Amino acid sequence: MTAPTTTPATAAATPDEDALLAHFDALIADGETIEPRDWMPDGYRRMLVRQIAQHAHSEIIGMQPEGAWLTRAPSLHRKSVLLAKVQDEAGHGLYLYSAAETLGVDRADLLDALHHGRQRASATFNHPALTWADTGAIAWLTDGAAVINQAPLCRTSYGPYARAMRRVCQEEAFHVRQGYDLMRALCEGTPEQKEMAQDAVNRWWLPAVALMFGPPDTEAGGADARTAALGAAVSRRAMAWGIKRHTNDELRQRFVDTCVPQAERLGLTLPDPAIRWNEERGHYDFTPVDWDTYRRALGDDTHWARQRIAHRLAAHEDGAWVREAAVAYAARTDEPAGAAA
Ligand SMILES: CC(C)(COP(=O)(O)OP(=O)(O)OC[C@H]1O[C@@H](n2cnc3c(N)ncnc32)[C@H](O)[C@@H]1OP(=O)(O)O)[C@@H](O)C(=O)NCCC(=O)NCCSC(=O)Cc1ccccc1
Repeated sequence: MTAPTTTPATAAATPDEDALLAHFDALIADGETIEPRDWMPDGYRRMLVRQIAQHAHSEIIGMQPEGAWLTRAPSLHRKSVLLAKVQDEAGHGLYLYSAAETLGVDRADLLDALHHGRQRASATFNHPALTWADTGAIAWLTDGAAVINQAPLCRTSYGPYARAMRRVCQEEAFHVRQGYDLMRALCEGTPEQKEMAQDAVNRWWLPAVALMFGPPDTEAGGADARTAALGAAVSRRAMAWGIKRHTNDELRQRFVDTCVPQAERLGLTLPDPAIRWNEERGHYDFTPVDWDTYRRALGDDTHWARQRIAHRLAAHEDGAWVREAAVAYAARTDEPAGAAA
């Protein structure tokens, strides 16, 4: 939806800013989307750039744990499925970087921020995929969490982000099914294969349940108190602007409620002794993801966290010639460089 007046990303406040803000608020209240040429508050733009960039970074860094198994898949069929899945994640990164660019930022700057620690990817991927079963656990649990977290983002208030999310979620839903199918094959296989599946679930449950949904909604104590208060304020703002539609803990509960019956069907145990059906609440209880649990799951400043960025940086540098060739090609044709890159 286009506002009556448009302003560039960096426009200074003007006398009619109040009218523009009122129009923006009315669009949000009516559930209309905000489009790139619409006027928007700077804070809204900044919040979107931060979330979309972190999301894009997570998609491309998230290729690494499963990507490590591409050369070791147990059959040609599984290999082609995994290859398509990992390629999809690269594509999601591209949709998201494109969505971020509509907000006036440059993809190269976002990548530079990732490479040099000014922005981050989800710490979910700061964990290793130790066996083939990890590829199934990642797709079942992590992509499963992604669908639950991202389905509401299909109705997020910023148009390009919402449209990217619709495509991403459709593809993620396939990923979850192939992950579940892989886990089922292992669970119906030999005792060793089933044990391998359980072991992978033991490794990936906490990163999925904690990190894919962000920090807890609850209060934090000690050194985290300020972060928690700031985070809660940011979350409230994100909800008021229609960027987020649910709190982190609401979505986390939805994830647990989805996974428990699936794990039961597979004959696997989710590694949380507190999981049990709560008749009164109509939900499964589970160990709350408090700040200690969250910090433990982050895996920041570990070998794997450093390895993910080092690997990404090496791939980026190795690919410099491709970007240069695309720019040279575009200079000789009418085609924009980004389309060929
Ligand atoms: C849920 C959350 C990611 C974070 O919740 P919020 O309430 O917005 O938290 P808030 O930002 O207030 O946090 C405060 C500070 O903590 C940081 N931080 C927080 N969480 C993390 C973390 N996990 N890891 C590391 N850092 C984290 C955060 O940057 C901030 O620090 P800053 O102040 O910037 O320095 C939210 O942004 C969202 O829904 N994003 C959209 C979806 C999306 O991005 N999904 C990603 C996965 S997509 C995928 O995986 C697909 C796939 C599947 C399988 C295989 C391959 C690929």
